Amino acid sequence: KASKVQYYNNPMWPGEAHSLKVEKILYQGKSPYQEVLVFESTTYGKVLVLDGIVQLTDKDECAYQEMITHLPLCSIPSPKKVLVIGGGDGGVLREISRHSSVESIDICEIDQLVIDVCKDFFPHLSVGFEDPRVQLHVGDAVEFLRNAPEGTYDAIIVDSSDPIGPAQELVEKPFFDTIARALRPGGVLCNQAESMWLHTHLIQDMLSICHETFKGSVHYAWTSVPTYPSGVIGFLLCAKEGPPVNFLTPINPIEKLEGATEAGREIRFYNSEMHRAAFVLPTFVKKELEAY
Ligand SMILES: NCCCN[C@H]1CC[C@H](N)CC1
Repeated sequence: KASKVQYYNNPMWPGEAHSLKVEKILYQGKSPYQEVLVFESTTYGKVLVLDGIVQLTDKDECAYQEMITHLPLCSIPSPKKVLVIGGGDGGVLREISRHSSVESIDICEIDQLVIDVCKDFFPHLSVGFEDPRVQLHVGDAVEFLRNAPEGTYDAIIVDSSDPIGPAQELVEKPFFDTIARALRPGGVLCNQAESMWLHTHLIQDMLSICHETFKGSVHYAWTSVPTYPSGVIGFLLCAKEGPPVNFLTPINPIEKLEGATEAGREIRFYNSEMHRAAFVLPTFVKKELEAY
């Protein structure tokens, strides 16, 4: 009961709750940053919950992890150096490892407990940490990026939780400035960008910041994730000024990715048509975002 009341009061979705039946609690703990819960659900497999918010489920994690990774990486010719902010479950690392052009993958995750718990309960996500190209940095991403040399990365993926916990400062302008500085000219950012049904103002704020900070193209994309509030999640695709980037038409053929099964899993959601479709917006969203 108590957790339900707490959930209704989440400022990210006031008066709204999405519940899954708990068949069995597998892990419950608390890190210096957040409460961590893993449980077996009835039809979505295992579920990871941070501070009462569903982060991923076995059944639908592929949609989020594949789209947040392949939308940016399939938009530039040959990504070599990639940085992941957050993503401690390892799912984005698993997807990046499908790109043979990538030579090094930095990941900066603030919470070691998330990494440890996912290694125990979500091996098909934490398999991403086994890639020899991966360098793990446990700490604050703002600090990490401040120390990153200018023009280092071809792509930066911000796989963050909601901006009401440790991820609060990952939607503020100073953070985007450090991202822009760390990208090479024509480098790309893909940011988790919430729901077009629930977070118009947050998306408008992020769009304004990104148009100011990234002089290349900026686009909002979205996909279906049934266990996220409102059943969809958005992504903000930004290109730093330099060689032009066309996010709308993938240039890395999907065939190159599908064969890569060393990640331990076949691609289950992303394809070139879904890539193009992700940038097609409903009329109300176009109207709400066009001025930003
Ligand atoms: N790497 C797991 C996904 C983290 N992304 C967020 C989870 C919580 C959602 N409300 C928004 C996306």
